[in-house]
Amino acid sequence: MKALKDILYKVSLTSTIGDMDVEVKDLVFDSRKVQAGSVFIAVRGTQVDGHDFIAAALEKGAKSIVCETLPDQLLEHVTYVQVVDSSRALGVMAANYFENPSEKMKLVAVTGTNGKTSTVTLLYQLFREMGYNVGLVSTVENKINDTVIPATHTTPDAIALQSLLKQMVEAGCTHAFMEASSHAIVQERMAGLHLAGAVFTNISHDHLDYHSTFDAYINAKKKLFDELPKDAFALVNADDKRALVMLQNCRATKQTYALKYPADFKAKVLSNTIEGLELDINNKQIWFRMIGEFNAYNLLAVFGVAVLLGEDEEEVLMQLSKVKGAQGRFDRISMYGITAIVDYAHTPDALENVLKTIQGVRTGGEQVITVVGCGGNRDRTKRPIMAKIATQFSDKVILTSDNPRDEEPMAILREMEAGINPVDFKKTMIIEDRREAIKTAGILAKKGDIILIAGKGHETYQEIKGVKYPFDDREVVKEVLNLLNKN
Ligand SMILES: CC(=O)N[C@H]1[C@@H](OP(=O)(O)OP(=O)(O)OC[C@H]2O[C@@H](n3ccc(=O)[nH]c3=O)[C@H](O)[C@@H]2O)O[C@H](CO)[C@@H](O)[C@@H]1O[C@H](C)C(=O)N[C@@H](C)C(=O)N[C@H](CCC(=O)O)C(=O)O
Ligand SMILES: Nc1ncnc2c1ncn2[C@@H]1O[C@H](COP(=O)(O)OP(=O)(O)OP(=O)(O)O)[C@@H](O)[C@H]1O
Ligand SMILES: N[C@H](CCC[C@H](N)C(=O)O)C(=O)O
Ligand SMILES: [Mg+2]
Repeated sequence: MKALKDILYKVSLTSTIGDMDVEVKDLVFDSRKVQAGSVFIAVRGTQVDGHDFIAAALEKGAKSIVCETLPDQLLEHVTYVQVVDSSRALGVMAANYFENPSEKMKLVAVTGTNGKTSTVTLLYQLFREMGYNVGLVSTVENKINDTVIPATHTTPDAIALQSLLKQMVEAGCTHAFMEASSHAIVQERMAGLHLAGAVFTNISHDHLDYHSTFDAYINAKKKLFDELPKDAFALVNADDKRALVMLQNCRATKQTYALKYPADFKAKVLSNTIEGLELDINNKQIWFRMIGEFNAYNLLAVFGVAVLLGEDEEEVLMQLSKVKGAQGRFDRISMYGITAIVDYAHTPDALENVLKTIQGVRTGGEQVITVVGCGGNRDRTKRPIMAKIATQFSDKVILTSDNPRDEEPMAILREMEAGINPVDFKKTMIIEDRREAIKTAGILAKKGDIILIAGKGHETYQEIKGVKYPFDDREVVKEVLNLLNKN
């Protein structure tokens, strides 16, 4: 039996009313999921205020309520716990409820605008190669050793996260690697975690719809480092100009990695081709299957984490050269002499990196044809910028739909188009239907050409007006090229 008072360990309380020994059957933050004996935690959200659902939760049988503001009318036989911050209380309570799984293994969180999934996936693969039982929490999928658990978020809500970590511990995982999205940090989905370390990859334009200002977005990432315990490490990319800001109020051991600036972990790119990367790390030359300078950063961060977790440098480099990277990140499909690259680049910075990487590995007069869109119900300000970048670094651009969600697809495309220089109009087309857009790229492509399909990477659906239709860029481009059967 779990008593309420035990689950509230380390939660900042304002007041309590009622029996603190009451049994907790489960923790719930959505009144619709309450069962008899649940504790309902009322959280203020972006759409509604969970406090408005306290009565509904009680009607469904909640025995205790955790909230910031007490309801006007208090019921007998119900325990009310008033807390300073409900979201934070939820995180800490979830950790206690699932018996603090993060304290039973080495958990490392990776934050940054780009490179989180890539870095945690590489870490997961590396530690599996080195023989450990490992957990993964990522945008693409969650994993407990080789068992895949579908992911709904980049960072799950506190209850889902702690429950997943507990299952990892039960499966014998000694290490786990997770993405920390800025939404999750602000919403305290990670409160109550014990981290062995955290990594900052970079910060650039994204999610300004949610965080409002770039400073608020930076502060969201910084909060992860402010809250690290003293015995953890904080590993930051010293080539990013916000790296030191991340460390300003950090108590953990501060470590840096960089290709350009002086750092604790340094690498040099010796060669960068369509086949892979050759890096010099600590005076050792290593060949990796991944492409592009940004992957040099990801690989170096992974090397740094492994060493900081106590692994042998030589062994790490040897095993690291075998890893493949994450799905939908620079996925290459070569057919009929045409190279299609499917990449999850959905921010201006990522798109520019991918296109510069492609420019860097071009060998001759081949064309680069880019198919790209921007998601609906997301940061609108990145739309014109991404379209402009696409035209700057491509010979032809087809603007198309990403996940329009609840927005009008053509309205998103018009906002993208507004960023394009008039001289580049002649190389740009707008084709709302993504399949048609990919098909058109296939028709335009000649032998040797490169088609970049950006924005959706591993996603296997396209969300239009609340419906998720099956759609996989990798499958569609294969179908299209087979259909065209280019000779
Ligand atoms: C904007 C955002 O992050 N929203 C997340 C947030 O929901 P919210 O704050 O809007 O919730 P709300 O609808 O206002 O409801 C407030 C509270 O009332 C409760 N409620 C509501 C209705 C009701 O009848 N009864 C009830 O109790 C809700 O359960 C909730 O506790 O908290 C929910 C529970 O944790 C999340 O599922 C939800 O993610 C939505 C679906 C989402 O799309 N989030 C995206 C933007 C996101 O989090 N993305 C990041 C990655 C971004 C990136 O780096 O690329 C991620 O980590 O996945
Ligand atoms: N270190 C990096 N720096 C800049 N761009 C990167 C880096 N690593 C990957 N990218 C690019 O950014 C895209 C997204 O990478 P990844 O999925 O690893 O990032 P993420 O931070 O997990 O994104 P999300 O916020 O959506 O979870 C990749 O498809 C690639 O184009
Ligand atoms: N984690 C990101 C993914 C964006 C992927 C892109 N395909 C889109 O749908 O906008 C988000 O939810 O903003
Ligand atoms: Mg991710």
